[in-house]
Amino acid sequence: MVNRNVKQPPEKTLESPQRILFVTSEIADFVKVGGLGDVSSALPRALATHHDVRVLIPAYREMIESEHQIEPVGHLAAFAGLPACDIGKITCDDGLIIYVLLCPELYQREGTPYGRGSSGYGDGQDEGWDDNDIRFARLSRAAADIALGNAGLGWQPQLLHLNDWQCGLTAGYLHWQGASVPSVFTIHNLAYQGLFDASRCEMLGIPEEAFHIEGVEFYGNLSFMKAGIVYASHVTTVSATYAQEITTPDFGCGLDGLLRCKAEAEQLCGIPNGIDDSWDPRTDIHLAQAFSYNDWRGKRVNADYARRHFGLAAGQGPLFAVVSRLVHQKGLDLTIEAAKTIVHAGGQIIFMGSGEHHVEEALRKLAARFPGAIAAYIGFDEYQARCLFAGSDFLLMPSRFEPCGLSQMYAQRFGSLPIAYRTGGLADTIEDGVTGFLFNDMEFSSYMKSIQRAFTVFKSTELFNAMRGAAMMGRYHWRQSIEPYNRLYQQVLEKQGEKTQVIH
Ligand SMILES: Nc1ncnc2c1ncn2[C@@H]1O[C@H](COP(=O)(O)OP(=O)(O)O[C@H]2O[C@H](CO)[C@@H](O)[C@H](O)[C@H]2O)[C@@H](O)[C@H]1O
Repeated sequence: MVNRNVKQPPEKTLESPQRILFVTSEIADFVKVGGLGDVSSALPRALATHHDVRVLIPAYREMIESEHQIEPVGHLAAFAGLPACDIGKITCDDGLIIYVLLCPELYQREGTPYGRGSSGYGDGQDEGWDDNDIRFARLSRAAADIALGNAGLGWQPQLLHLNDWQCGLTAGYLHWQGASVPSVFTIHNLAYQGLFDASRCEMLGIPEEAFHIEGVEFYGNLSFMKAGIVYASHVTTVSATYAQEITTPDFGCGLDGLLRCKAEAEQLCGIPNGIDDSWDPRTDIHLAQAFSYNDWRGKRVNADYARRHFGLAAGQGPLFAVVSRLVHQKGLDLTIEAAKTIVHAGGQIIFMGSGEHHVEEALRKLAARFPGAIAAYIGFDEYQARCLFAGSDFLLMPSRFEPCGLSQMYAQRFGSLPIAYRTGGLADTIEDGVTGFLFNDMEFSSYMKSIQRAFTVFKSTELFNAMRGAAMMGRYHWRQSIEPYNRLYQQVLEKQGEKTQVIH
């Protein structure tokens, strides 16, 4: 059941530019584990057309080893059990300023931002680093200190834009100090909550009185995600449908009650992600051949390339792609079950992704069982991923839930029709029977029916071309998200201003 209290962002537009600190744990310019990295690279840049937006992120090994100059600009004192650290500044070629937290003992490691080869978002439920609570409390506290002018940067944001559990404590630190800097907290994936043992609170500088049901306590644990939801001025997520879904027990991951309260207070809304200009098959230099709407011969060159590159036999049947983190959310088990039928019907599948070992293993076995028809690339390669979107006819994406989803938008832009469960951002960005296929029940039979529909469409050149043409014309640019963010920032700042006036 969907909660009708979830309002869309306010209608008033923003008059003046603001100073915004965008706090994140990954950015595709240097390191990405999934969609958050893409968003952290694209959204601040899109917002920068109107605001002074700067990014704050830990200085991972990838930044230190990059060609970019890191200029020392600030220092942060130790806080509770969090070590002191320096702040460096990277100025990207396009002018984006990225502040990096220099704390080698916490951030310079072999692995992902979250763990040793982890494909999740490192919240203790996967192979995350043991000290992820310290690592991301350090990030959160740094953001709070920068907002309070305690970092020596000579720049102070008027508003903080926090992303996912890794930044959740920022809003708490500000609240516990009685500071009035407003914040927007964006949930990219509610399933990763940053849960840690309650005994860690003191080490992280969380006051004892905050550890209760209306604070950071979640079934006896400390929850970073809950801190963000409770203490931020406003909570957003990345599609309108997911914003409603998370207020229900089925999708709320135990936080639906709190999120319903937020919705009723008009402090929860959904603003969809977009994709940036680099996703254009007419200009993408990584493709085997650039192509545009209606140039199906050009697309065919990319299909031939993908087959060759990933070791499949030459073929005339439909080519299916999977580009995904290999985690339970993404429904890989359903696709593995469907694979045999797809191959027997004349289809081929290329999988690209990394994640849970048992899924990686199952894909390797599948590829060995169907040589020439199924390929499994375990790992991730941004450019080959683009070639896969460009070369495939269909993208298989039966996610059990999907806050927004970027892969289905990339696929559509490159003329590959997504086949997906009708949930979250997938429901909002795929038009069933027009730009892709949606199935209504999270069951194998329902998924198979949508795959069969795809085979049927593939046989009708006219219908197939009309659908992939429609998919390529979809408007998923970040520009559509900027106006709602602008309005939201304005509303949050105005509310904060009113509160401050009442206090004085
Ligand atoms: N093994 C791998 N390693 C590195 N990159 C990989 C990868 N597998 C896929 N990718 C890439 O990561 C991105 C995936 O983004 P998605 O938004 O589709 O899902 P993700 O679950 O990661 O993001 C979460 O955050 C985003 C951003 O808000 C939401 O859209 C989404 O619904 C939510 O689950 C794509 O650019 C894809 O090519």
